[in-house]
Amino acid sequence: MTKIAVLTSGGDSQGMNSAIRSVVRTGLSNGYEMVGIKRGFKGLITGDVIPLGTKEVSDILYRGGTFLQSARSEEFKTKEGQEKALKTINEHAIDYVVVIGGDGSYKGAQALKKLGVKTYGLPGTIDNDIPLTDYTIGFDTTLNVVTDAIGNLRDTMSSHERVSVIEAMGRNCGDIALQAGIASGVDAILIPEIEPDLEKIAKELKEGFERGKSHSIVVVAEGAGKASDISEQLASLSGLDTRPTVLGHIQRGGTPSAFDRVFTSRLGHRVIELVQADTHGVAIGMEQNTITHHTFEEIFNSQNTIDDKLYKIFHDLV
Ligand SMILES: Nc1ncnc2c1ncn2[C@@H]1O[C@H](COP(=O)(O)OP(=O)(O)O)[C@@H](O)[C@H]1O
Ligand SMILES: O=P(O)(O)OC[C@H]1O[C@](O)(COP(=O)(O)O)[C@@H](O)[C@@H]1O
Repeated sequence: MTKIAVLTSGGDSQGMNSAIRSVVRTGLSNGYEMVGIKRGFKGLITGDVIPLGTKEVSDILYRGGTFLQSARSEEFKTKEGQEKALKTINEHAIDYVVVIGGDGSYKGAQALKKLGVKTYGLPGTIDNDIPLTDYTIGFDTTLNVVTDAIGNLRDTMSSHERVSVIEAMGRNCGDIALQAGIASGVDAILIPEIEPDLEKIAKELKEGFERGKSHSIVVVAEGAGKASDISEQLASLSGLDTRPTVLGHIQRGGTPSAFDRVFTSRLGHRVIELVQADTHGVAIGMEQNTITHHTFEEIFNSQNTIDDKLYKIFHDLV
């Protein structure tokens, strides 16, 4: 019987459980044997393989994190590590490996592909930094978490007439900061894709308070700088009372949004359709509300860019 393995790798993201459930349940419905690998590529090296039936994936649809657990494995980046992983795949007679993770994990999937393994990638990262997909798994949920957190900070900043400088995750991608910033109606957004003008921002913040504003919010994508540094610089340039907040890993938790649950159900379902067609070596995503797939090479050769229109919309709405 054809055997399909699923693993989650890199930073976890809300919706990974839902993606696993979709791959497993669709696979079982179509007569495939399903297994899970614990702790990503690390578990592939150590042979941590568990059988997955329909019961094993019940009650996980609405849970954040990943019940298969995730890890970053330096060993897997080496030839020796990859050969150990291949040994596990062969010993367990695994025919296909589904990797749910970010761009690093896609490189891992590509490495397996080069060893002759039939692989798939699902875009599991909150960062929304994977090319050729409009969304990544967990990004929508994270936007809601960050938007809620900004709302909480707004309350206390308003009471104390302060400027809140909030650091959002995203590695080198400004999407979380930009979209949560728009959703929260903040005063300034700093993203790595666009050089910030701190003097201009400080001047605008000062003018806002002079007009009678009781608070201001600045969102900084982690790739654009540290909240503590930006907060200090804005305080010294504007004379305003600023407070930095690093939202940190709180952004990766929480029950996945309805969007992320539906999105991941669609992605997982497509994996099995591709298995049936024996099309592999591809990453699956969504473009213009259509589920699409591209080879890993196409993904690596494409650039993830910030949505300039959204950035303009933000500026026109401030
Ligand atoms: N160039 C690579 N070759 C092989 N495996 C890789 C490579 N880059 C990353 N990986 C594997 O993928 C894991 C997850 O990658 P990482 O960049 O940490 O997270 P993400 O997948 O979320 O981007 C790494 O710990 C490593 O095991
Ligand atoms: O949890 P860690 O290992 O500290 O990593 C933090 C990083 O992981 C993320 O949350 C998600 O990134 P990846 O999905 O690429 O791993 C980044 O936004 C952040 O920079």
